[in-house]
Amino acid sequence: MALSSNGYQTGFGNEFATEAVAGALPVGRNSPQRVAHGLYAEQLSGTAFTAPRHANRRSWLYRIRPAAMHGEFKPYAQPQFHNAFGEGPVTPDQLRWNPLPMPAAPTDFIDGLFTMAGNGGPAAQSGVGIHLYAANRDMHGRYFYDADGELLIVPQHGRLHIETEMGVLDVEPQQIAVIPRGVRFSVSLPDGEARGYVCENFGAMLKLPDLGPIGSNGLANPRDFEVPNAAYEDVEGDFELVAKFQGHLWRAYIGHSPLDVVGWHGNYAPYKYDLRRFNTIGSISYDHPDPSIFLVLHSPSDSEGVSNLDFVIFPPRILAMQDTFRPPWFHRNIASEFMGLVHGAYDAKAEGFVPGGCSLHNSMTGHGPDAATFEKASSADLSQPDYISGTMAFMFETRAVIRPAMQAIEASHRQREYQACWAGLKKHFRAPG
Ligand SMILES: O=C(O)Cc1cc(O)ccc1O
Ligand SMILES: [Fe+2]
Repeated sequence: MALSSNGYQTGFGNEFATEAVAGALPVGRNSPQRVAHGLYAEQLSGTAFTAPRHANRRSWLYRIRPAAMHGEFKPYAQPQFHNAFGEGPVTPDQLRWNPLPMPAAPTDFIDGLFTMAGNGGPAAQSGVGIHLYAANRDMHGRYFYDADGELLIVPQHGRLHIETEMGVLDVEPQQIAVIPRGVRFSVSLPDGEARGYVCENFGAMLKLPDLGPIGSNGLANPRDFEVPNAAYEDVEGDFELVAKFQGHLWRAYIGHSPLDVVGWHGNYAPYKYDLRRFNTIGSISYDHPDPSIFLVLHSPSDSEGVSNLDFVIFPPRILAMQDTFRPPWFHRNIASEFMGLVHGAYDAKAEGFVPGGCSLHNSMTGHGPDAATFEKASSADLSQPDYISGTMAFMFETRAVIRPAMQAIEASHRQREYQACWAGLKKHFRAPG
């Protein structure tokens, strides 16, 4: 933990400007003949140069050494972190897992990544990789960037201290961090160990959804997103730069810390968000609405209204709907759903879906409340509201089928008896007469 937080700016996708040393940012231009303080100017673009203005994302970084300075990349073996989601058959079964076990040996964030599933890939620039991490060691002298996608990190256990080129993000469970494609960073673990979920988004950058009839406020409000102020280190040593490029990991020698950006400006930057700030909207009359009302961030696809990735949460809320089965209904969807649980209990599953665990219900696979939840909610007293508290579940929902990795299917933490949670549903039908 070499670099401390220098605080945050707020807003989503703003034109931010921040300097750790006064005067580091040029005024009125981006690449002056000589940058102040002997810094190098470097542009980092996250969208096509010609993307429409409202969708255009790039930042200008003023740094001690340009990003080009490092040794030759050689393949790096971390066989559990990949994008090999497989070409073969995908089971339509409902799948569920217990938490990824903590590593026995010292393992940092990169070596602790375990690929669960995914679709599409970096070559096509669409789809997602879904990974878990379990780590018990800081990244010492090691820096990472993912050229294949932006990283949506959902901590479940233990805080993360994420030092990035553009400043520091400190996140804890019930908060998320998003690291844009290409941004270099290093993770340390203030609690000595950490576990959580990572969605690697190969498609369009995550954005806030439109609100339609909800109006101008609600769901995740833009001012609650926090973007780091510039913070840098001026350190030389025998370090390692690990890159993820086209589904594989690479490693190169780097003789200095790449976290050497003294000032930056622009709208392409890492950010954090506290899920407890989400303004949850729901039915105040009858029926359980579609979970799209819980949308935090989404990555649009080329088809209007159809997301490459929806990041949805199930936060504490009050259910008061009348003449209604209040928990999630039984359903089959065109979309595919990977769920995780940060803490507490999820209202569709009385048992078995535990914090740190995850489930996968693919396109058109039937799922919904387990038998215990169904029986309880079918006869609950609806004159009283249900206070769903102390919980935070989430979903990575995608338009394309989510292909579980072979290591996830074969994992010892998979619950092979998961389907039994619906086996106890009774036949209640009585034909009249
Ligand atoms: O499967 C799930 O539990 C997620 C979900 C929740 C909900 O409230 C409605 C639909 C849905 O897929
Ligand atoms: Fe579902």
